[in-house]
Amino acid sequence: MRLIQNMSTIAEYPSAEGASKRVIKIAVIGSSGVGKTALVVRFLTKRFIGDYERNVGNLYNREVQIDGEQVAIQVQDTPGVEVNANGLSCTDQVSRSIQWADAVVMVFSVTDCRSFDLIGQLHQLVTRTLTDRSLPIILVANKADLLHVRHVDAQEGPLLASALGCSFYEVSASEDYSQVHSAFHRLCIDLAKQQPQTPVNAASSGTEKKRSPLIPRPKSPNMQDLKRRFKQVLSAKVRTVTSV
Ligand SMILES: Nc1nc2c(ncn2[C@@H]2O[C@H](COP(=O)(O)OP(=O)(O)OP(=O)(O)O)[C@@H](O)[C@H]2O)c(=O)[nH]1
Repeated sequence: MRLIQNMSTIAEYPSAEGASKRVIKIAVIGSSGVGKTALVVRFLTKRFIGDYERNVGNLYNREVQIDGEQVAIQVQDTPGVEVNANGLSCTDQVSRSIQWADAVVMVFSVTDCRSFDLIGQLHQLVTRTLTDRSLPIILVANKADLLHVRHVDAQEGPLLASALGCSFYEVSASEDYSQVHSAFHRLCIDLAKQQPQTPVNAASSGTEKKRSPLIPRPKSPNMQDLKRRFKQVLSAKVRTVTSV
C-alpha cells in the first residue's frame, strides 16, 4: 500500500482553547482486494487512487469537520482476511484492530461473492473479540460502478446488514466520493455524540489548572495596607483643601 503524502500523523490533538480534540478510531475489515484502502483514502483525502500494493495494516490520521467541530479521525486499514485450511487468516492482527477501535467498517465487493460470504464470519470475529462491550458496525458494499461484473445482488447486502443489526451503504470508491463520505461521516457523527470531550489540561498536560474567575485571588496584606494608607493621605489632603 502506498503512503499518502499529505496525511498527517498526529500523536496529540490539543486545541487552542486547551481542550483536547475528539479522537475517533475506526477499523476497516474485509477480504483482500475489496477496496478497503481505496475507501479509506477516498474518505480522508477525497481522492481515488486505483493502484495500491497489498495492505499489511496501516494507520491513517486526519482531522475532519464533524458538525462544525474539528475531530481527529484515526482509521486502521487491516490486511485482507481470507479463508484457508485453518479458518480465517490474519485474525490476530484484525482482532487487535477491533479491540482498539470505537467502530468497525466491514467491507465486501459486489463483484466478489466470497467477500460477501465472509461477512458473517467477520461479524462473529468482532463479537467474539469484544466480549465486554459492543460498538457501532457498518456494512459497506464497494465497487458498485462495476455493473457488468456484479455478482452480489443489490438486495443481499441490505438483508444481511439488517440480520446483523448494522447500517448498510452501497458505494463506489472510484466513482462517487459523496457515497463514501456519507457512510463514514454518519458513523463519525454517531461516535462523536457518544464520546465526551476531555479537557487536555486536566487529563494530560501536567500544567497547573487555570484558576476559576469566581474564586477571588487572595490579596497581599502589604498591598491592602498600602491602599488604606494611600486613601488616608488623599482624604487628609481633601480635608485640608476644603478647610482653606
Ligand atoms: N472499479 C472499482 N475499482 C475499485 C474500487 N475500489 C477499489 N477498486 C480497485 O480494487 C483494487 C483493490 O483495492 P484496494 O483498496 O487495494 O483493496 P484492499 O481491500 O485494500 O486490498 P488488500 O490490500 O489486498 O487488503 C484496486 O485495483 C482498486 O483500484 C471501486 O469502487 N471501483
